[in-house]
Amino acid sequence: MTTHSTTVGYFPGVRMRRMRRDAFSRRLMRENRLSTDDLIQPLFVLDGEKQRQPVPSMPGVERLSIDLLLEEAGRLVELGIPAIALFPVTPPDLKTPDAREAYNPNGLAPRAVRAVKAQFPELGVMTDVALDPFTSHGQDGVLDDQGHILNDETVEILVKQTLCHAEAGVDIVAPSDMMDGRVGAMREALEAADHVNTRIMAYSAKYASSYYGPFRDAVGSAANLGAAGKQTYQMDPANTDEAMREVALDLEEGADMVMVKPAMPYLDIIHRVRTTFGAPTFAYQVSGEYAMLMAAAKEGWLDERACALEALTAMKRAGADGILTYFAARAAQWLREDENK
Ligand SMILES: NCC(=O)CCC(=O)O
Ligand SMILES: [Mg+2]
Repeated sequence: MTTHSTTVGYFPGVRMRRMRRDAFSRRLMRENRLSTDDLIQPLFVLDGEKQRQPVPSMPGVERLSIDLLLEEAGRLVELGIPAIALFPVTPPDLKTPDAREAYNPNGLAPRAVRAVKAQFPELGVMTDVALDPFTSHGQDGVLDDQGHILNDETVEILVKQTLCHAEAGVDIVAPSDMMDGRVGAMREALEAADHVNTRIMAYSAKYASSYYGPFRDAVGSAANLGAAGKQTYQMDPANTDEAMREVALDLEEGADMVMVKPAMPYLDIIHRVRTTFGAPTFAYQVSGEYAMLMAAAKEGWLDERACALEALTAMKRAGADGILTYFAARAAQWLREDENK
């Protein structure tokens, strides 16, 4: 029987700093690694041609018309980014209480999907399934007389939106609305319409977060929403077990991938989802997380590259298989530069 020396596991036999001393041994024991394969680039799409608008609260992010979106998509393919997520900026006159523009086959999202898939078939294209870019009141669902968001009526519209995007050739539909039962309804409709390979990435644990502000500026829904909140359908930031139930339901209903959103303030949720379910798990580093880093970087208070890569690596460490991030293109560029060093 072998017994270990009592000094094993103690200083000075154990010096944790030995392995950290040189780059080679730091590299050998590195447990998690961010790769370009992990990145999904969200993009804001505008109507018109040759339109490029910066988003003031998201430095480095621009809204693009479809012609310029295609140029950007080409750059992302060249960088090796596997997928993009498209967010249409709906002109105010097309927003209605019933969000009917959400399933217009000639709407901005399906047109953008068709254009990107025609030119870059290998690039994964994902669209949001939710009504907030299309409602005059900025909520993710249709309202009853008292202003409550109606669940089942909203799900019916989400199904129309899903089929509209699937017809356009989207690879992944991503319900971000947090209505109950929408994943099952979408999956059933996709199967029935022979879109059996359209993947669903469910925004399963989407929190009623205050970090979405810059995104609402970017898609122009902030003014519509006003002071109203989304607490009756998005989750309370105080909760964890509830997120587990949301994820379990979405997987049972046929989600291929689940998502936790936001990311950095919710690393514990990402970790618990990944370790509990073992399903493909995604994190959304949201607009407010991006804006915080960029604002501090602009002031010279933080190093943009170092902090962005650290944040993204932390999401991987927590268990994310992939990350939606406004840093995706820059991160891919930085990773490439590091490889070539
Ligand atoms: N459905 C997509 C989002 O709501 C994004 C939020 C953000 O980036 O703040
Ligand atoms: Mg749910």
